[in-house]
Amino acid sequence: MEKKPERRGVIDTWIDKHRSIYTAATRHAFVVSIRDGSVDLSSFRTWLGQDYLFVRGFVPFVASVLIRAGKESGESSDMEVVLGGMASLNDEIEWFKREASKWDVDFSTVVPQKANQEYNRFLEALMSSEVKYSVMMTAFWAIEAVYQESFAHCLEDGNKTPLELTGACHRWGNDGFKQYCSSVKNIADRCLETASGEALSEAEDVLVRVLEYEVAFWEMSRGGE
Ligand SMILES: Cc1ncc(CN)c(N)n1
Repeated sequence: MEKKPERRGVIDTWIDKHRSIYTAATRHAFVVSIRDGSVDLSSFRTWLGQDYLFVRGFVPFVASVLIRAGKESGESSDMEVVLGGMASLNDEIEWFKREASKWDVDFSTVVPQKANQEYNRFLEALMSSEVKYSVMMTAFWAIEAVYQESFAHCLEDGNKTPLELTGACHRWGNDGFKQYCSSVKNIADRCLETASGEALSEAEDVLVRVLEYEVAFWEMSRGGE
């Protein structure tokens, strides 16, 4: 059966409008270096430690999205989608711990770098009850989508991704995660369809800021502060 083409929503128009920062976040030199096999393993270890800390801060954010989904999504199944994301974060944390012993990274000694701290502060601000549900959902989608697009790229045809890094790439680059990101995007687009002008402009701003934070996060892996 022929697949129905996905309808273009507000998010797609924003991706087009902010294409250069979107590409910077999803095709960063660190990710490209994984894909072409030239990755510096000390960068990978830095990313691993910093991302573990990031994920520990991301869990409360997703929990707050879950609470808002329960209150604000009406008949729709937003809660189930976000709950699925929570479950995959649980696996993610266990995966990070296994990788830490594989790569000899001691998480108890990892100190969050500036880019990580700033990203975490941004997430904390988004947890406020003042932040509109559509704005939170847009941020949530962007955060997950950057990892999905980046790591899927490392698995596309022609990749030279080192075997020992394919686990990380499959974690976010697999089809199930892609499907989950598409469900989050549909939720965000649905909320944005009926959002006020003010909410739309806040959501667009938050989307761009997430992309900027993601770029800074990759930069940190390469030794930037
Ligand atoms: C920085 C960052 N952004 C997104 C993800 C995907 N949950 C992550 N693990 N780390």
